[in-house]
Amino acid sequence: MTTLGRRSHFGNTFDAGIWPRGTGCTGDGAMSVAGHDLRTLAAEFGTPLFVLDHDDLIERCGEWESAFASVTDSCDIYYAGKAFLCGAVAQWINAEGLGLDVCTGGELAVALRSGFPADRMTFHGNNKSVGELRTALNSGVGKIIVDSFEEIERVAGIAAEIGVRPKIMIRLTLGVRARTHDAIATAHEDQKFGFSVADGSAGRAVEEILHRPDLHLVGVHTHIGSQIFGAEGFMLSADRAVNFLGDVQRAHGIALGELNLGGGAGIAYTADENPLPVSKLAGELVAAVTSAANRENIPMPRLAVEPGRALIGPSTLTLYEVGTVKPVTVRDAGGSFTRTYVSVDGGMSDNMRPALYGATCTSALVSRPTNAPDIMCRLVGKHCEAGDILIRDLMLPGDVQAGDLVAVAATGAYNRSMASNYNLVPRPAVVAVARDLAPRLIIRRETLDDLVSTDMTLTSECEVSDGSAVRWSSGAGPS
Ligand SMILES: Cc1ncc(COP(=O)(O)O)c(C=O)c1O
Ligand SMILES: N[C@@H](CCCC[NH3+])C(=O)O
Repeated sequence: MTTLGRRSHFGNTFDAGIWPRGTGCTGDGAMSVAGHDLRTLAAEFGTPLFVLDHDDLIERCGEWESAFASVTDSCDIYYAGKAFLCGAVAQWINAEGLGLDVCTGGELAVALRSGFPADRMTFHGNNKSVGELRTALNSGVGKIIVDSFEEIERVAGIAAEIGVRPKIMIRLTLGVRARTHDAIATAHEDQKFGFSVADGSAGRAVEEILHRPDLHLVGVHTHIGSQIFGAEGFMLSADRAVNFLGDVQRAHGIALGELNLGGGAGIAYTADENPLPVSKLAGELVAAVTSAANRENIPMPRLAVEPGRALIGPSTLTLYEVGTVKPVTVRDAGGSFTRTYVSVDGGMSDNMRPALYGATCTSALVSRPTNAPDIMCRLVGKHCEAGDILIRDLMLPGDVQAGDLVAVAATGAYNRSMASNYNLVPRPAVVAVARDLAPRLIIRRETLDDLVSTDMTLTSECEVSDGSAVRWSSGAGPS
């Protein structure tokens, strides 16, 4: 893409399906999303800034719905809120008719406050507290996915106490090792989630639940991990889960009617990553479950899937301002070369995936065109960690300088939702954009007041230390 003889730095990456679908180029060579110039968004809302392309998210929801609807008439799509949840996203997902998977009291509270119907939610988590479970049961959450024997006992106790009979699913561990980073693979034996089928825990969980009149066992759940490209792991897991349903039917004479296959579909963070089209994934999953159900001689269960990243990840980019550009001479066995460290005004606090998983992503200069030849850069944040690296090796135009805007693509999932206040930085704002509409701030930027609001010495309601050396000034100790 060229402008007045100069090229935009990002035009050649549009086709790779990495940037939000509404991404375009302004007349003078800057990046826009849904017609909104990123320079204008940066000026109005500040940086770092998450820019969410609303229509991209909604289109992907529709694609998942129609992909599954075209191969089965009994599949529910739950958006996995852990990827990114706020009031606006919950309302949009609700309006699309999807369900919602929540896994903490916090996610549940945001969803309930947004008006999301509790009966279209599933509640996950390997250590839900009594308080969280009580809120879930009191508000009528659709299904509780139990993950431990303690939890079965807790849910049964709370259900009896408040007089409800919640629908229960059992999270299975099926010995499937997903091909992804170890920290986000979740169905092999040696990790914290689920009841193992192999060691008999899952079978005992079925018995435990069936013996409790306060609980209504409706099915099983599997989730093999996240950022997975092939269908094989999902199919193997589906096959084993159906085998387990067959075992339950043979042992107890009951057909559990629901099978939730979890989330995990991968997205492209770089041009060489090729996610499975959802139409293919849907076809293969439904075929695998159908043939396994026939083999086990059980009725075809109602299916559910829980995509998080695949729906929201590609919809969003993070916009940063460059603060410093520092060429560093690197000496190694082969001689020496220059690596240019480009520091931006965020970093591992708004995107911890590179530091946590060695994840990589795509970035570009988005505020102006240039003809400068690319140079080898490292995109780094502003935190006090040498490992605060957003992109280890990337090419940026050789004239990149302080004040330029760079964007990092595909940051909609597990970026703002995993953001921290490390080094006491305020967490960034999220602005949603759509064509022909004014930008909508859906999460405001945190302020310094937000940061001190939990600090009991600095809040205005509290006594401010007089600086004396005593441990603190008053208050009687234990008598
Ligand atoms: C139970 C469950 N469902 C769904 C998801 C969503 O995963 P993803 O965002 O990879 O689709 C996760 C996260 O891995 C999960 O733990
Ligand atoms: N946080 C992980 C995914 C975990 C999914 C939740 N079980 C990531 O960024 O890839």
